[in-house]
Amino acid sequence: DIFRFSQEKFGPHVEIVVNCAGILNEQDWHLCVQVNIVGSILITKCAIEHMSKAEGGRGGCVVHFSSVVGMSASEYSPIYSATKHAILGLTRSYGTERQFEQHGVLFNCVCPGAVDTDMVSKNAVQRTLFPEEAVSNSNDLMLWVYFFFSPDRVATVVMDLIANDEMNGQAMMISLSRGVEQVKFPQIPHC
Ligand SMILES: NC(=O)C1=CN([C@@H]2O[C@H](COP(=O)(O)OP(=O)(O)OC[C@H]3O[C@@H](n4cnc5c(N)ncnc54)[C@H](O)[C@@H]3O)[C@@H](O)[C@H]2O)C=CC1
Ligand SMILES: CCCCC/C=C\C=C\C(=O)C/C=C\C/C=C\CCCC(=O)O
Repeated sequence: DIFRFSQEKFGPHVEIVVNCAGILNEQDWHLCVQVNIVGSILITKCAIEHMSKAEGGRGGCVVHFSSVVGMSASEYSPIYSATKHAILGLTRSYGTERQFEQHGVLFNCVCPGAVDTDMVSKNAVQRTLFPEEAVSNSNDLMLWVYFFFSPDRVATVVMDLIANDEMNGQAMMISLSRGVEQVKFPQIPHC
């Protein structure tokens, strides 16, 4: 497992976890749910097990990967979008004060727009998000087809989150229209 590998290579105390693994697969949606949601829950559980101050760990931080479609509807990839909403919920709930008091681990996530990676090249070709007719019928969509963030830009935001020990339960959106922005959520009393 990845935690054991890290301990053997870098030493016993894991303090930073970046959970970037994810897939976009609307056809094999069970797999999409398994990798994106179940995978993120497993990483969260393992992180707490290894990092929790209550368990002899040093605390630390976890950065999950949601998406802009983890905060907004996606017409073309609803299952993927739902899994990214789940990752946002997981981040916010483990990033509450009560959880932090118990474990001493900070949880935040990034919500990027389209990033220039294999995921985009595969899905842009397959038109999972943008079927051929949608692309040819919309000037607005063409903007997305030709604009991608670099992975380095996203990595910089992840590094900033790791360096920040004040932020917990927060989402950093990286979007074409608004740049890098901390998402403001409505304040709803806890039930
Ligand atoms: N590329 C994009 O436009 C955007 C990507 N994201 C998210 O960023 C993250 C990274 O995606 P990309 O680099 O773009 O995709 P990618 O397809 O280029 O890379 C995904 C990585 O996840 C790994 N992975 C997949 N299933 C796994 C599993 N079961 N166990 C361990 N590793 C596994 C793959 O080996 C690969 O290295 C994902 O969570 C994705 O949902 C979020 C917003 C936009
Ligand atoms: C032409 C861009 C295709 C990108 C598809 C691949 C991966 C996307 C991963 C995401 O997490 C989504 C990121 C950005 C999507 C941009 C706009 C989505 C709006 C359209 C929609 O889904 O309804």
